[in-house]
Amino acid sequence: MRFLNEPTTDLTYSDLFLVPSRSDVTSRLDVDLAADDGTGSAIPLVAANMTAVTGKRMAETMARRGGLGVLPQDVPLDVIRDVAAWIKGRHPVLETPVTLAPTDTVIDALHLMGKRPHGAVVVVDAAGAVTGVVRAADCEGQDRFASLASVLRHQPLVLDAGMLGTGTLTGGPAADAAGAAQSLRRAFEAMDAAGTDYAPVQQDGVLAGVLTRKGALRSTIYRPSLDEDGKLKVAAAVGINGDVAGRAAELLAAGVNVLVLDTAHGHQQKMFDALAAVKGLNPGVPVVAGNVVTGEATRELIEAGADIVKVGVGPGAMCTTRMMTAVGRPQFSAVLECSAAARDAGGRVWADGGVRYPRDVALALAAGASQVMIGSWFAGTHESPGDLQLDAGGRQYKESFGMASARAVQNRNQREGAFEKDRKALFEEGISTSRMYVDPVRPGVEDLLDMITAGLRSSMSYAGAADLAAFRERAVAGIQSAAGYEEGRPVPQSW
Ligand SMILES: NC(=O)C1=CN([C@@H]2O[C@H](COP(=O)(O)OP(=O)(O)OC[C@H]3O[C@@H](n4cnc5c(N)ncnc54)[C@H](OP(=O)(O)O)[C@@H]3O)[C@@H](O)[C@H]2O)C=CC1
Ligand SMILES: Nc1nc2c(ncn2[C@@H]2O[C@H](COP(=O)(O)O)[C@@H](O)[C@H]2O)c(=O)[nH]1
Ligand SMILES: [K+]
Repeated sequence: MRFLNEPTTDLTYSDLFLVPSRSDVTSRLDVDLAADDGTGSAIPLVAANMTAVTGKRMAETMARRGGLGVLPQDVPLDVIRDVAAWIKGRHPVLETPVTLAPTDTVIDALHLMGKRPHGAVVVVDAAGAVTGVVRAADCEGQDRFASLASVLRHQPLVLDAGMLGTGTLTGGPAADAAGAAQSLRRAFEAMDAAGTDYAPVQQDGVLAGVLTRKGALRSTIYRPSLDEDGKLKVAAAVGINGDVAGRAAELLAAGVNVLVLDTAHGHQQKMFDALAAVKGLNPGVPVVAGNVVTGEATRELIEAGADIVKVGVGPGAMCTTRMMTAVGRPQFSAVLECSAAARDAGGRVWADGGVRYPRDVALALAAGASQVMIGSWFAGTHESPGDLQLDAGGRQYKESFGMASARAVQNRNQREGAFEKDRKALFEEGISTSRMYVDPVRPGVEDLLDMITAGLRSSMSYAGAADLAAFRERAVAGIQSAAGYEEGRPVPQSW
């Protein structure tokens, strides 16, 4: 990356703009978004290890679209084992529906519908065959305790996996890409002809997953993140206290594909001890460590065995660290300095926190990050773990909170005595509640991935970069005034 005008101070994303360069990239679809950091991710986006952000649905969906979700450090090991097995049991192309039995009720359907962006529930019989599809509209005016069998109206379109050729739909490197694209096109056209945007897919008479029109399209553009057994990848975090090696070994045994050693202050002795403990296991998967904001800390963590260093202190939307301690660093400069140091030392960095627009992702990657971690923005989607709530005006939102907030600290230290628990809660560095509104136009995390990757592809083709390495090389950034930033925002009404 080159600066148009050399900075004299540390900068964050809003301080910068990118100028276009002469380009040989003639289509934005020709741009390759694969990360070069050993994770195998086909898009450079990671869902943060925050309780309000990443659970099984987020991790599954991120991996299906080529990214990664990190399960938080607070999740107990037995839950991690179940969740990792569940994620690895999901289809790499077909989406996971909400399912209920014909004897379940309208209220069950309405309660579960918000867990997916489909706005639908598939009703299956005891043998797993599809008996119908219930949508929110089918529930209107119905007794909330009526059985789903009594509200099933239409014969839904059900696709047959065999007819569709879903054998080709494995999404892996060995997959027959042309055959898969044909299958997906056939499914799209069948849905179009039937006037529906959602179709259950059965294999041997049993529900195997669902396809949506958008999902079928997406699977022709995105490539899933799969492990060597062709299963969706998942990452998990480990704190630096307690039995680090024990937890890391259990995570590896559960099939976790990337380990994230996570603490507020990553440049500390306990982190070096934790890294030594984890590297001692010969984990055979990339190890991420953080968080830091200096080149020196980055180099030392890589020398201690980290493959990737997580960069960002204080930019997070839930984070009060800068206001409490003055510690941190404007995120763009932190990523720029740490990325250069990491590459010199043979490692990479993930830019973690403070991303609110697609432009921020482009800037972090231009600054040299191999991937960008997003928390709060993704909390406001159907795939995050929280319950969908309505504000007084009827807008949908989900609650988010920081992992260093009093709420998270209380959760994390549940097993400690009241004295210890209250003592630890004194050190909160995050907010315990915030509303992340669900964008009615982009309610699912895949809608946000579409938006971010579209922006990024375009950003890269403006720079004449066909991949992220070329983007880092070719990007030209300038520093702008607040008025310059403001000029770039759309104007929804006259002034
Ligand atoms: N990216 C960011 O800006 C930040 C992120 N977080 C996130 O919050 C979560 C909880 O993190 P964390 O607070 O580390 O978890 P813990 O409260 O479990 O702290 C982990 C260990 O680090 C020590 N520690 C914490 N802060 C500092 C510090 N400033 N200097 C020296 N030692 C410290 C703690 O000791 P003791 O409690 O005795 O001091 C403890 O031993 C993580 O997910 C983390 O990523 C938290 C803050 C900033
Ligand atoms: N200082 C704190 N940082 C936190 C806390 N919880 C999470 N985080 C960090 O934020 C990013 C995500 O940033 P976002 O802007 O996308 O929300 C996350 O990965 C952590 O590094 C917290 O309580 N305090
Ligand atoms: K902040």
